[in-house]
Formats: sequence, C-alpha cells, structure tokens
Amino acid sequence: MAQAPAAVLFDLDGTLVDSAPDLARATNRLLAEHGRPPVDYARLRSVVSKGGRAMLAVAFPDLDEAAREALLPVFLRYYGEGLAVESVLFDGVDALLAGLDARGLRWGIVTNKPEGLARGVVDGFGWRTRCAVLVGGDTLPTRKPDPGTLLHACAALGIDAADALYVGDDLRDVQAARAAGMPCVAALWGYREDGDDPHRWEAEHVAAHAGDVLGLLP
Ligand SMILES: O=C(O)COP(=O)(O)O
Ligand SMILES: [Mg+2]
Repeated sequence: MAQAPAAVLFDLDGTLVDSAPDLARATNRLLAEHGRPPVDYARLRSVVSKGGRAMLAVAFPDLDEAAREALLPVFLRYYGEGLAVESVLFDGVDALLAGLDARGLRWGIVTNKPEGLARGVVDGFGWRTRCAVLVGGDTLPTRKPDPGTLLHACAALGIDAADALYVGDDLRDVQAARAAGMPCVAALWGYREDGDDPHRWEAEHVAAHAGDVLGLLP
C-alpha cells in the first residue's frame, strides 16, 4: 500500500469479533424450545458471516423459508439478550485497533448485523468512543454486497471510498468494497464454509492474521 488509508473500516462478525458462541447459545435456546437437539457448532460457525437467515437454515434445515423467517425476530431477540457474553476478539484484533489509534487513524464498523445489536457488541467491548462510525445491516434499505453502507460510512467520515480500506471475512464484504471502489482485505481468520476460497474473491489483499493488517500500512 503506497499511501496510508484515511480510515480503516471493518466487518464485525468474523473479522473483529468471534460472536459464534453467543449466536450458538441463542440458536440452541430456540432449538430447545422446539424440542430439538443443539446445533452442530462447527457448521453454524461456518455461516455466521452470512447472517441470521443462514444460521437458521443450518439449525432448522427442514423448515421452509417462511417458517424460518418467522423465527428470525425471536432468534435476534435471544441473541440481543447476551451479545458480548462468550464472544471474544479474534487474536491480534486488540493490538490492531490499538495500533490504528496510536497512528491517529480512524476506524469504524460496517456490518450486516442489525445496527442496534452491533451497537450492543461495540459497547460490550468498550469501543463506543473509539469506533468513529458504525453502520448496520438495517441502517439503510440496502446492505452488503451492495456498496451503500460502505459509502454511507465514508460520507459520515468525510472521506472518499478510494481512500479507505475495508477488512472483511466474507465474499460479500469484498463485493461491497469493490462496488464502492474501496480497497479491501480478505480476512482469512474469519468464518468460512468448505469450498469458500478468499484467494479467489479478488480482494487487493489477503491477510492470515489480524496483525498482518497493520503490516499492510505504510
Ligand atoms: O449479521 C450478519 O449478517 C453478519 O455480520 P457481519 O456483516 O458483521 O459479518
Ligand atoms: Mg463477517
């Protein structure tokens, strides 16, 4: 990277926060209420960055879409009751964010998680005053892979998309960044299903560890 970005934007689940344990607890509460055994954790974990609908498809594969859609608000409510209980930061994230702060580089979050829940996670990790912008999946009518939420974050920061850097663990993160004209990093430490190959997503950078992102900056 020739020039330092004006700000670094992050995806939340699978990039900054390993939220799978809290999401699994909400899933299992819902399953138990329906008289079902707990979810296959590894399978659930692999789709966390694909959102609540994908998680419910793993947990209730026999239900049709309409029946799963009806479960979504309950699932999100259960998750909302314990957002930062068992969730942890991925290795190196703390040092990465501290490194950005030390360089005076603003950072923010653009997630598909509903904004209210994302705010709860941000508060849970004590980031409220450090996180310069937070855009959720319901902040606008569109969400990733649409570039709108990334562009919205840039407008809030008063910067051009081309001058920011986005870090995300899912194909739709890279698609959103590319559509926004924003350089991006595919995070290999996040959630992936078998067969997902981030090296084929055409991100400008691929990082194996959160600490590698600082190394990309000049
Ligand atoms: O909740 C989701 O849809 C996934 O969240 P993410 O965009 O932070 O990975
Ligand atoms: Mg993600």
